[in-house]
Amino acid sequence: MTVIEGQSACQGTSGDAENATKNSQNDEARARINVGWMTTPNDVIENLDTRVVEFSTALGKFQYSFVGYPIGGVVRSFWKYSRNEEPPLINLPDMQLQNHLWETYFSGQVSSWIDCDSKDEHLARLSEEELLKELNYVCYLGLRTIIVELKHVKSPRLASVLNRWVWTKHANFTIWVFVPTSVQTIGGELEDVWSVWADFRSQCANYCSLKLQVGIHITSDLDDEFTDKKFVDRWKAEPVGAMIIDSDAFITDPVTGVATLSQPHAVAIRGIWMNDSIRLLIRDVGSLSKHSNTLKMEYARAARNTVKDVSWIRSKAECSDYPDTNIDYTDILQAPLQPLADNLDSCVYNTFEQDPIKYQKYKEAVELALRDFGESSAHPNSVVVYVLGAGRGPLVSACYEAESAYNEKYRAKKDRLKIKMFVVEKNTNAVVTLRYMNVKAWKERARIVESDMRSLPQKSIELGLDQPDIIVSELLGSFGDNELSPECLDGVTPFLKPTTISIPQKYTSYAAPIMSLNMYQTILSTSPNFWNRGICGHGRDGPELTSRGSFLQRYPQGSDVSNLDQIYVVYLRQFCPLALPKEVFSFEHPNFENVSNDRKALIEFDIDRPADIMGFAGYFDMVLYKDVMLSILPSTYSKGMISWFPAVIPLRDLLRVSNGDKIRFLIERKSDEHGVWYEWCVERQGANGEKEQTPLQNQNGQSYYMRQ
Ligand SMILES: C[S@@+](CC[C@H](N)C(=O)[O-])C[C@H]1O[C@@H](n2cnc3c(N)ncnc32)[C@H](O)[C@@H]1O
Repeated sequence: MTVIEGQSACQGTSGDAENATKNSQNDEARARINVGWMTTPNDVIENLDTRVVEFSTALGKFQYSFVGYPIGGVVRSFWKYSRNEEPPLINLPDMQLQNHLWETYFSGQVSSWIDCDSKDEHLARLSEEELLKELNYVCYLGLRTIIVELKHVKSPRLASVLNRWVWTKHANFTIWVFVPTSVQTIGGELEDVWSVWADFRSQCANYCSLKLQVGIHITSDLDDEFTDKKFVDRWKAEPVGAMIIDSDAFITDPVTGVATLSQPHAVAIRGIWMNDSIRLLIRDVGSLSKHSNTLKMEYARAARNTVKDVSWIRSKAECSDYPDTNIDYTDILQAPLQPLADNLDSCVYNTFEQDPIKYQKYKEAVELALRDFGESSAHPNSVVVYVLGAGRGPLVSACYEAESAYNEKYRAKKDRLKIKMFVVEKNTNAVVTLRYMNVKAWKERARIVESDMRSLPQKSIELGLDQPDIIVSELLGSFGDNELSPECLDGVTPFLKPTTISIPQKYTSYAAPIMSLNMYQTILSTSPNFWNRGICGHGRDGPELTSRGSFLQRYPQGSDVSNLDQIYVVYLRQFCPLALPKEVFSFEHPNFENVSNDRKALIEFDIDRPADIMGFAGYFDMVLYKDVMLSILPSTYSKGMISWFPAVIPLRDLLRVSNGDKIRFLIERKSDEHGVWYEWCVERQGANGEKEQTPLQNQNGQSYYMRQ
């Protein structure tokens, strides 16, 4: 048997006609979903450790695409520990397979007797030493993944060995740390399996989830946390790399021989399945499959069948909210725009303008406002409309469309209501487009005013501008006021009539606590590379000229802290919301009373499960006019709208919470003459009344400052 044959065998060939038919039906799922076979003592035949090609070839025939195999060989792995004996040496010769075949088809199992946290100190010590040998051998073989099964609820010594390893070695493999679906299996009672994993990864300082992942071992017993969706959803916030399914979780029809997973097991697996890169491993816990190759094949088929459509169904559901959104945006951090401080480019405006919902809703709102104006005004044939912050002009077009729709419905031909249009924009580049649009699309009916809207009260005197009846603007970010809409619109207020209608009339931000290890790690790892160190960050201080003549953005608080003290925009996918969003700040326009835009909110959430809070998802909704609304809140989402993804407001560290805790999110909106910033922290109150407070973030706008 050559290695080349081994490779083709691992990919699988059908044995007989019946199998060939089944295989063809499952070809597509087979290519996409990797199912492996976990080697157990049942598989041991003579000299298996030097016959792995034969072993994997046979598994390939039964539709397995990889194999979990002991790192040191089966003789060593299934050795029975005895204080008076040395464990068998590692003896899995590399020459049996070409290197790339080890990488692709083999996942290394740590020897089953290794137990670094055993109460037997001799075994614990021996295990620490021998585990290191196995980790070294994994590197030698070039395996890409290893399987470590937790044997206890708390495994500090195992964590310590792995933690030192992952942080200090150049290792090119991923560790799957397996936890079982019943905590009793590892000697626990009241503990929660998710907490067992979360404690373990915390002991590894939450190491990068490309290299340290959780595996779920699906045993025949499922604790409640694997059947209740609320608890299961937490795994969406964790890096699940693999699942082991015990053979006794399958039900086999005695007549047809067809295997399926029991309903609760299938539901749990589907609930955890985030994407098709998760690997499945079947473990024979009886000895049935030893004698029945058909059954072996059935397990692989049934496992694939269980998950093959989950990702597709999920992405279809997501697409119904964001129909034209490129899925590549998921979980990617974006810096919130600052259209007041920066000039947006044509491409960004073009992206805004693809939104099929936003401008339609503005058109409806303007039409409704025209109707109210038409009924109440003393001069009902002319209405002065200002579009403030017009960009390339889509809201101007929406206003003209609203004018036509209103006249069509409510006015006779000779009695048309005409908009006298003023278009205000401070981005001198976008003004080029506005002038062009005025000629090409608006029949030169609009007057383009290149100006910061806050100068309008002054400019109106110089230029003799009419006072507005309606002002239309869209200056909102993912967290509502974070593009400084309140400051911009307040700047216009002295120029308004007491009757001026503002579209929008009101907007409100919301926040909900979320879990997401991925988001936390992604934020931590976004420090700029050498050449980008002079690019202006979002903090209060700008870049400085260094002695070598280059520029450098300094972060007095350190770049890790600075990364976590920012607000981001993210199309969130690998996350779990822990409560429904609650209101944070509201703003109403026109703000004739000149109410301050500084705000302070204390929002309390009840926690109903153990979790690690990484921060808050931020949303907003806005009342454009009367009942015409736009919203990015999940419960009232304006379906099809693509202009805004949620905001993410991180905490500096993951905050562990328990069922029955209360958390209080304290967030302040502060300002000075140059800009606006948020400061935030969280107080956790445990069920027994004990309190802890997280550090105050972004103090004085050090890391995230919105210039005005
Ligand atoms: C979010 S964009 C919206 C553009 C356009 N109205 C649309 O809906 O596609 C906000 C626009 O307001 C402009 N803007 C922001 N603050 C402004 C200010 N104080 N005065 C004038 N224009 C401003 C920006 O340059 C940008 O073009």
